[in-house]
Amino acid sequence: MAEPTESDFRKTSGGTCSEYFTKPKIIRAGPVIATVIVRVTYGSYLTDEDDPCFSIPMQTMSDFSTAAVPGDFLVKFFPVLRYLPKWMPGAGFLKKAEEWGKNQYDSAWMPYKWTEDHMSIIITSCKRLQARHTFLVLSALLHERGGNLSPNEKHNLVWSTSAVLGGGLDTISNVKLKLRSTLYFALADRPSLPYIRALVTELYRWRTAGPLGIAHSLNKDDVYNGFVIKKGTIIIPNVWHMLHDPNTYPDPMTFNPERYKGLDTEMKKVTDLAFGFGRRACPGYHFAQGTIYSVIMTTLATCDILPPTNADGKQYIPEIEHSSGTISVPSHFDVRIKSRLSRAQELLHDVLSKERM
Ligand code: HEM
Repeated sequence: MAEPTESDFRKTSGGTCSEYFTKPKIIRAGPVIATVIVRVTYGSYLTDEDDPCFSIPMQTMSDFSTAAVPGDFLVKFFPVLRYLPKWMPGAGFLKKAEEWGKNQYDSAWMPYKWTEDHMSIIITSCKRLQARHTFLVLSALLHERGGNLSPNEKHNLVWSTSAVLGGGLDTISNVKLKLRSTLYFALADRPSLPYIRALVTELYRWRTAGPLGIAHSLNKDDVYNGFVIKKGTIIIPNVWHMLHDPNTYPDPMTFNPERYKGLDTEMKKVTDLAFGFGRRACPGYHFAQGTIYSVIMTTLATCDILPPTNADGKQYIPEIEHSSGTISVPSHFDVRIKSRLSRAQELLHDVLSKERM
């Protein structure tokens, strides 16, 4: 059997890159939508063959964020538009879809091909934990099978690891503490740190990573609050409102971990919304939680987080803006992070100098 091609992929995959996942109708509405959506997640080409982790451009994530907004491309609602000739005025989206689809295809296969060629190298140089994780998963599986995978197995592996990689890039960086560190605390401490659990929960609630979730469509008729909602109706969940309803979360724009009163049942109400619903809910939930907890616990245990200072040396609290789009990401803001322990300082310098190399 020949290696699957881009057009095979377009036939089989309607949505978020892995055919393991079932697809909502809105995303299945046509190959053009698929290519627009799939252009998305995981970056395009290698700029440096020896270090593929550097080559996963965040630009691609931001394009996903734009492309996945329901209603931004008319073709999502009128799939027949995909048959327009490319030269026709107004059909620029076809060119875009083609380009995005190709990028997506190439970038999904890139980690696999790179891993196949570099099986003997332990990947320690990857900047992003997500990227490192992906390459390690790929190499472990390839190693286990002695490099022998059927084309179909390869295809599945490529798209599912690529989904894991992309799913965690912008979402995790939304959680704002971007400090990377090798000094990870044991996650075993988590049960005894209710305030940290509340703090992380408040981060999810306060500036929701996916303010309008992901659009889905009903697979059967439903009734909600006396309204009949027909099968096929597109549903856009207003997660932002649910997490900022003043009746549930008084003074919703104030960052206040104490609002949960240390109750995990209350915190779960937030994560049940922030990570999506039903069978398409985020499969990276535990991975995300583990990563975010580790970074936050490590940072708090070793560093002071201080407001920036202005030209007069006075401290101020910066305004934090967020991008719009499917995934909302904070823009740059200043903060001072001072390590309290000399050992932590050494480790941080070590990590940062490696990253600059
Ligand atoms: C703070 C971190 C994260 C947040 C807030 C988040 C949130 C979400 C949300 C809201 C969805 C859409 C669910 C729906 O359709 O209703 C989703 C889907 C998804 N997430 Fe995450 N996510 C995070 C981290 C991750 C990580 C770390 C991974 C991978 C390791 C990941 C992988 C995925 C995948 C593959 C999907 C698509 C699932 C599908 O369509 O069936 N996510 N995520």
